Formats: sequence, C-alpha cells, structure tokens
Amino acid sequence: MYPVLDAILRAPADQAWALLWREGQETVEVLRGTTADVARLADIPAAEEGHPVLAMVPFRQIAERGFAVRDDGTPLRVLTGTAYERVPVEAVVAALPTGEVEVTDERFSVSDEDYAAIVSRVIEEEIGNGEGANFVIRRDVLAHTATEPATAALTWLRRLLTDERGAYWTFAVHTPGHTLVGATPERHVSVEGGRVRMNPISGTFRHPADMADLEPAFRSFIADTKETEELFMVVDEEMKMMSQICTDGGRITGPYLKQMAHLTHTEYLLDGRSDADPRDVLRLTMFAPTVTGSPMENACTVITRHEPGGRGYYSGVLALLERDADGGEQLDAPILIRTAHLDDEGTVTVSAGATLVRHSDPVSEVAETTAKASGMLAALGLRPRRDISYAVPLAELDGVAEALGARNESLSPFWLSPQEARPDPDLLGRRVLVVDAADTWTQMLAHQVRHFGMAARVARWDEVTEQDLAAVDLVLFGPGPGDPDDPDDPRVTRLRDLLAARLAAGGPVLAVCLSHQILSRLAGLDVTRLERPNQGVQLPVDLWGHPARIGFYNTFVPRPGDAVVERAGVGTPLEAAVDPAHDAVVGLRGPGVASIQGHAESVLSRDGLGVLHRLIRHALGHEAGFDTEMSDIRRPGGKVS
Ligand SMILES: C=C(O[C@@H]1C=C(C(=O)O)C=C[C@H]1O)C(=O)O
Ligand SMILES: NC(=O)CC[C@H](N)C(=O)O
Repeated sequence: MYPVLDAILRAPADQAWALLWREGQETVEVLRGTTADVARLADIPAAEEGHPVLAMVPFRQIAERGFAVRDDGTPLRVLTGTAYERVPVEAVVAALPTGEVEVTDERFSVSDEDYAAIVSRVIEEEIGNGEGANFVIRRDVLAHTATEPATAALTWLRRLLTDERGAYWTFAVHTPGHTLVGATPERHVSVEGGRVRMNPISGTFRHPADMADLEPAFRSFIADTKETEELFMVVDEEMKMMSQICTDGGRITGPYLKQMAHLTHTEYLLDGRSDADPRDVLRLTMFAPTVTGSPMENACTVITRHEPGGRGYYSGVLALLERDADGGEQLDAPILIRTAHLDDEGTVTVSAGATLVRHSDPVSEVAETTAKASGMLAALGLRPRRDISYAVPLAELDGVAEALGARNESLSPFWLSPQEARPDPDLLGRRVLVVDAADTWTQMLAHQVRHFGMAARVARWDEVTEQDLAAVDLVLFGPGPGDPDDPDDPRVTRLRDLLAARLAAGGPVLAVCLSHQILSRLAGLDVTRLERPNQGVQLPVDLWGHPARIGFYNTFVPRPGDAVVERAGVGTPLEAAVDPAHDAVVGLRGPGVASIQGHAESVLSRDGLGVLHRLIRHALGHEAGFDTEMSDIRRPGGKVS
C-alpha cells in the first residue's frame, strides 16, 4: 500500500531512511536513500524534484564559522532521497512496531548537584565577568538498549506520534551508526521562496503532575520577569542573524505559546526576506542562541569551559532541502533538541540544557533540564506518560492572550513593524564603518543606520586598518563580550588603539557598550563592575534631557567623573549622561563624539531608533532641527522631511 514505508519496515536496520511529521501536516514524509558524509555545509548536494536531501548537522560544524567547539568527530551526514512518499499519520502509527524495547542503566552525565554548581559558576564567572547575557549548558541522560537502533527508533517514534503534541517536527532518522528520534518544538530556520523564518523559543513552564495546579502555576509563569526577559534576549540574538541575512531586516510577531505534553514554552516568530542560498543561511545562523547563548560566538567558548565532552548532534539541526515548483531550493531546519541519539553499541543519549541568565535559580534550572528530557524519556518508557487528551489549551485561558500581547508594549516598535525606509536628508549617503567586536549587534546597528539613508559596512575588529577609518564619515565602534580593561585581550587592545587613532585624527565617532566603556577609559573615567549585572534588561535613562527606555546588556559601567579625550591634539571635555540608580555613565558626548552604554538597536529599546538617530546626528555635527520623532514609526503617514 505504501511501498517506501513497507520496504523500510521489512528491514529497517539494513537501509538509511527518515520519517518526518512536520507541523500542520496530515501526512508523514517517508524517505529512503543513500548516505554520505561531507565536510562543510556548502558540500550538501542539491535536492532534485521528488528527491529531497536531509542533512544531519552536528554541533561541531560550528567550527566552520571559526567558533570554539570540542571536535567529537560526529559526521555531517547527508541522506539523499532515492524513494519518497507521503503517508497519513494514522497509517504510519498503525504500521509502526509496538514491541517492547528494554532500556536499562539510566544515568545522568552530570549529577543534579554538579549541574547546580555549574549554574552558579556560569552566573558568577561568565555573566559576572561581562562574557554575555545568557548561556545554555547541557547535560545528558544516558541509557542502554539491546534492541537494534532502527527498530528502537521506530517503536519510540510511534509513542511520540501518539503522545506528544505541539512539536515542529516529530521524526526518526536512521543511518549506519547514527540514529535520531525525537519531537522538537523549535524551527531553527526555514527558507521558502525567499521568505526566511526563525522561531526563538524560550521560557519553559513545567506542567505540574497534578492537573488542578496547572492554571495557577501557568499564570505565575506568564507573569514571571525572568522567563519574559529570557525570551527577549534570544529574540535579540536571533534578530542579529536576521539583520545580517535579510536585506530588509525582519520583523517580529508573537509572543505565542507552544504547548507540549510535559511543558509549555513561550516563543516569537521572526520573518524576513532574502535571496541567499539556503546553505549560506544555515552557516550564518549556526546555531540558535536558545541552545547556545549570547553573544553567540563567545557562548561557544563558554560552553567548552563548562560542558564536559562534545555535543554530538544535540543543538545542531536537521536540514531538509527540497526543490520547489519554480526550481528554487527550500530549506526547513528544526533544532535537534528533545531527541534521542542511538549508536551501534546500544547507547541512548537524550541531552537537555537550560538557558542560564543573571537571575537563574540553580535548583529550578536543574529541574528544567529534567523536564525537557521527560517527553523523550516517556517515549523510552523511563518516565510516566502524560495523557494529553483532556489538557486545557492554555492560550485560551482568560487574560492570557492579553498578558502575552502586553509584553510587546515595552519593545521597540521598529522591529515589530514592517519597515519603510525613512532617510534623513542630512545623513543620506554618508559612509559608516561599523567595527564588530565579536558581537553581531553590529548587524542590527548597520540595518538601522541604513534605514536613516546611510551606507553602512560591518568589518571585524581584526580586519579593520587605520586607513579604513580615514575613508568613512563615521566610525561606529560596536559592543562585545569581556572586560574593557583586560590587558590580555587582543580584541580590547585593538579596539582601544583604533578608537584612539580615530579620536586623534578628529573624525566622527560613535561608541556602543564595550566601546563606550573603552572610550570612557581613554577619557580617564573608572570602569568597574555593577553590583548586579544589567545583562538583558530594559532601563529608563535620561540622555541629556531626553528620557528613553533602552535595553542594557552589560556587567561593567563607567563611573561619573571628569571625562576628557585628546581630539586632533586638543584636550576635549565630554559631557556625561548619568544614571543615578546605578551610578553609571550611560552616555558621553562632545564635538564629533557620542557614546552609549545601552543598546539602542535592541528589541528591548522602546525608544532605540530615535536615540540612535540623535547620537549619529550629534556625532556628525547636526545638533538640532531634525524631527526626532522618527522612532515613532507607528504614526500613520508620519513623514520625515
Ligand atoms: C536547550 C533546550 O531548549 C531550549 C531552551 C529553552 C529555555 O531555556 O527555556 C526553551 C526551548 C528551547 O529553545 C533543550 O531542550 O535542551
Ligand atoms: N554588550 C556589551 O558590549 C557588553 C560590554 C561588556 N562586556 C560588559 O559586559 O559590560
């Protein structure tokens, strides 16, 4: 009846195959084919009509971007479809094996106590040292089965198809030595006819065992600041990626709920357009901040410091390439979480991580990793199954839609709306060099700068020469991880030299976050740690008479004092904007110079666009006279001229 499925089920172990049930579909895609291991994403072969290509992308692939990773040798494996069909979900469930698969020797790779200790260390030593705002550290549940992997995977897939809900993909993929089965909630990225979508999910509500507690517990989850801020942080990090890939940036919709059998998550959808090749989109988005952290590059380093062993396929992606009707290639790539990996020795691995932020509680992060593994572990028969047939749809509870919608009131309208270009005639065509200090906020900054009509180019700190500085109208020095005073960090040293050179040459400068701190040091101010980091929080500040709500991602701050820089050979005093609540210098300005501690470009900056615009105008010597209401892009027909 279903020849491809039947052929797989007759001898599952002897061939390579995949069964994929994608969100919203009534059928399961069944794929049989040949496998090959390739070195790079660019080597993934093209899909032909009716012959999709499915790649298993391991976490170690991130080495392609030059980021730190433990090389555990897990292959980038490609399954090229030679036979393909769609089978109704019920027919698949009816055909899959129902036999017992015995799973024994269950243990954690990292104990509860050790994981809690890691959480405390990450908060203290990483977030507390300005290394970033959020980091995802994983641990593994390990077990053993004597059933051969292909049959075990098909049996567990059946359980997932009947027991799980809300998944983006429910799937099993079998290849020699590497078998994956799971139900993942999260789309990493998809590309379809030039439309690029990402789906950051963060904030995890663990369903209580007693259904009577569900509603009150859920209501306090929805109101929880930590869970809300955690989601904003990952949206910011994914918007950095979207800004780089999509010429028109991208907009945010949501928040929505993703209700599963054991957990409910909060999420946003990001939507933009790009004509980039799907392989490039994959490379530039390796990997999601929801499974690594932010800033993403440094998160990879932090992961190697705190996680023993490599990640295998965990937090990598499956990538399905298909040829569409117009001959273009489509990509759909879910994140490999809530997934079991089986090897030839019968080792079963289910990994799970939690997003650690400045106000994480070690005990509840331990519980979160356990809860995230529980859906898969229930399919393995290691945890109780949850009856989902009577669960209330949480999104429909009174007031929930309003509470979720209200979260957007504090966000930047710029990123929530379709963006029309609003060129400022004074800035039109002016050249901006955006110096990237290992944090791609620079992509969001460049996007907003272009929105003002300027021509922006982003270059990494180690590529920028002093000649490059001289060739542009404005140098925008960007944010970055680390301690602005660290004498052993070549990045910090280089930024300081470039900034000093630009100041000495007398050209316009705008410095953001880490670069604001380095500028402050050059100006003679002390820069010290905050008592509690402001990593991922919106704060009200007064910027020289303009009140604004701005997103902050910093651990260090410059302290008030006399600020003077050498500018074209002349000692030039800078005027500080001070946040008295934190005893912090949140902005500096002087002739041709402006800087800001917060991130005007952040989704968390309700008033960000207007602030960035004013700072740029200031640095370029256009003090007044232009409509600073520019940030209010919601005004219908609001014209800037
Ligand atoms: C890291 C995992 O999940 C991710 C982290 C989440 C969180 O910290 O709230 C939620 C969903 C996923 O994006 C995992 O399942 O291992
Ligand atoms: N986003 C940033 O540039 C952060 C600057 C610095 N690493 C701090 O944490 O204070």
